[in-house]
Amino acid sequence: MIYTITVNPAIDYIMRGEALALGQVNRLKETAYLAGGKGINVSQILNQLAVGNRAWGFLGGFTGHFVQQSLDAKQIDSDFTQIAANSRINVKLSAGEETELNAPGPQVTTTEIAAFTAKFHQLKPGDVVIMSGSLLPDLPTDFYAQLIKLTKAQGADFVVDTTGQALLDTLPAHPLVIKPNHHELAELFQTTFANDDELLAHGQRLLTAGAQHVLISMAGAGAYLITADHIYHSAAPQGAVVNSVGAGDSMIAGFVGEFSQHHDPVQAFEYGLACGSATAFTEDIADRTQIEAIRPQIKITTVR
Ligand SMILES: Nc1ncnc2c1ncn2[C@@H]1O[C@H](COP(=O)(O)OP(=O)(O)OP(=O)(O)O)[C@@H](O)[C@H]1O
Ligand SMILES: O=P(O)(O)OC[C@@]1(O)O[C@H](CO)[C@@H](O)[C@@H]1O
Repeated sequence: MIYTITVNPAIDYIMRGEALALGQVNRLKETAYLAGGKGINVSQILNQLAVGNRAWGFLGGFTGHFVQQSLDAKQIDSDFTQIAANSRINVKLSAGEETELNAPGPQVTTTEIAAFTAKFHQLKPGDVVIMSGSLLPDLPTDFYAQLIKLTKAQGADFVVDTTGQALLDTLPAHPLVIKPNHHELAELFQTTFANDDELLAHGQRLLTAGAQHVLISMAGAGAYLITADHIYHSAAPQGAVVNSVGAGDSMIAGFVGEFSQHHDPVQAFEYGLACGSATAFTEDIADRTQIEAIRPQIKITTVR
């Protein structure tokens, strides 16, 4: 079973217009409300791939109620810890370019936190826990590190979608996969890459430091997968980007979902790319038909 963790879910309020003028009244053309949060997006893709998963995290108030209803309508198995405060609303503005306004998230009490962490005793060897997204302001900065300890104590695998020092800190515990994009990889080492060899050398260092697989995504420029034995590359599928929110989450979901079924990293890479791009090419998180339509476009080559 895969468990997705979204400690800070949101209603993603999508607003579309032609242009945005700061400091003025802007009348937008279209709006949509979507259940959001990185782990929830991962669960949506896993459901589309028919991979068993359950979504955990904190949900509260009228916004939490909306998110729960959306999950139920999509038949996403979930067991969120109820909190007294309202889950957040994130504004996703598409007006010429994409602008995201992400709220900090609600308050959470120590009792609510304890109810959430108690769930980790249910984990079993073979399970994978995918932890994604920002922490709530009341949670300690090492909260994911605490969850990793609980996960490992049960013999389960984990993935944390994070960046910077927080990502480096996870490596000694051997995450199943990490997925920095090429900008995040450069920031990790406070450098810039003159060419792909330099990029791959830095990706390789993350593998040496403990990651089981390193996925380096480069949006429309394709992606690399580094494993203990090989490095693989693929160009990105071609298509018109409609809403790239959730593309990275979808890539992780595709990779981990497929890997958990067949333990073939190349096949998992193919699904990661297909899911990431299918989501970039659609308004919401992609569905199975869109993912399968893109898969034949993906040509993976072995770099070495
Ligand atoms: N312009 C694009 N064309 C094709 N595929 C894309 C495009 N942008 C994103 N993707 C797909 O989504 C994957 C992840 O995108 P990206 O490298 O931007 O990750 P990310 O920065 O984690 O994404 P985000 O934060 O936007 O969710 C890519 O590897 C690719 O498969
Ligand atoms: O503020 P966080 O937790 O870092 O990111 C939250 C978020 O931007 O991530 C998802 C896209 O990846 C959206 O559904 C959601 O609004």
